[in-house]
Amino acid sequence: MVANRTQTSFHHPRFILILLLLLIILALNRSSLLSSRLAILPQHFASLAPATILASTPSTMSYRKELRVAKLAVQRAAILTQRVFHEKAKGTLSKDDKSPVTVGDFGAQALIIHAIRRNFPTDEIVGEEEASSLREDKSLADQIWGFVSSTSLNDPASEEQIGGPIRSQREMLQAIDEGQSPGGSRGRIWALDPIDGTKGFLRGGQYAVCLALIEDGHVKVGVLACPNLPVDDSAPLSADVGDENGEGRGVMFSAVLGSGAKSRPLGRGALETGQPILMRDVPDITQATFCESVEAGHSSHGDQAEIAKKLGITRQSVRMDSQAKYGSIARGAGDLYLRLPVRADYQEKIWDHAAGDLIVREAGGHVTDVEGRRLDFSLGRTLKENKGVVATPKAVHEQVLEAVKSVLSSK
Ligand SMILES: Nc1ncnc2c1ncn2[C@@H]1O[C@H](COP(=O)(O)OS(=O)(=O)O)[C@@H](OP(=O)(O)O)[C@H]1O
Ligand SMILES: [Mg+2]
Ligand SMILES: [Mg+2]
Ligand SMILES: [Mg+2]
Repeated sequence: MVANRTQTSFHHPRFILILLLLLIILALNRSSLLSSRLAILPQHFASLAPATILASTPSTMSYRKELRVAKLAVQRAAILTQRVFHEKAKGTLSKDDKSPVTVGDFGAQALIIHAIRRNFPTDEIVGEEEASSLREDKSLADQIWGFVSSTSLNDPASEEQIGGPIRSQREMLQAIDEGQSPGGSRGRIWALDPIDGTKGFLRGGQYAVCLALIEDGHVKVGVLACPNLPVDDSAPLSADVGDENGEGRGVMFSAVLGSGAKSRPLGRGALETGQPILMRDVPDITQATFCESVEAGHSSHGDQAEIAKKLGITRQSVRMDSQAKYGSIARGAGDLYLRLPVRADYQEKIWDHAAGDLIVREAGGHVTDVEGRRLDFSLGRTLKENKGVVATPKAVHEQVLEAVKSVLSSK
């Protein structure tokens, strides 16, 4: 009798259904579609029935939570960088590659990583900075802690959503050090540049706080805070950062793959929805405005001038630091962003491009390297298979790329 009942229960339709569901989940997990959610299965298996997991799939695919957390985390970090921006002493160190890093870079990285860890504990993070130098420099660590421990969003509910405050200096240093993922082609990886354009930040120019979610090598969510760009999307593109107190300045750009790009004022409290942005049509390439790096060592001004000449562009280029260049062309304040390699051995970093690449593409643009290859974020911490960047509205990309190739091949 007992044996008979056991046999019946194995053939029960409900059992077969559960088995089928488990098989589907396993298959999806292998294809990494639900990798982040399922990676935490062992911890939560008891509380997560298969039906619950499947029910959460649509929101995972829309990246609603990821976008919200990224926007709030970047917003809070930008409050910190704005405070440091107005300080005379910015606690600057020189890194091994001779590039600068400040109290603002470290503090912003700590706050953003804290928010990611609290919301997506199994995701990986590729962050630009690390804390080894701070463990030997107590006074600099204290200075950073002073900013980190006193920076929060005005809206307590939003602050709570990004994990609330960091509790101790030790926890802050640990957070900074959690950006050491090697990156790669599998799973969910956040690319974080706490201050992009640190040199711009130091000279009182443009800079950006940048965060992107890369899933299986593709950028899915991108957020850029540009505290020194005009709020107004229709303001003419200028290298000028405006007045001392930053009136009318501070914009956040964001995008989710397949859902378009948006901009909104960079506020201090709860999130506003923002408005869609689009690249400008360029019916006549000779009338285009292009932007380029300030640092001649990061991007060849000479080659860029030759390309502009070849295209018949007479307007002066606008030089600005950071991914503010991507944001500016995405909202149609400028048209083209050219970054031509200066040193053959330099590999661009994924955190310098991931958010901007998605925001421009979602605003109707096309982004490639100087040979026309899409930027490949699946190869580790750097874009080792790409050289330079050519970002333009889709309709003129081929024309601009032709000019780029022709100038570079004549070298
Ligand atoms: N040699 C070389 N070639 C190309 N790029 C380089 C090079 N060296 C550094 N970097 C990276 O450039 C980032 C800032 O460059 P930008 O062009 O956006 O701004 S700038 O005008 O150069 O300041 C800068 O980002 P931050 O370090 O976040 O400021 C660097 O990651
Ligand atoms: Mg740097
Ligand atoms: Mg950078
Ligand atoms: Mg940086």
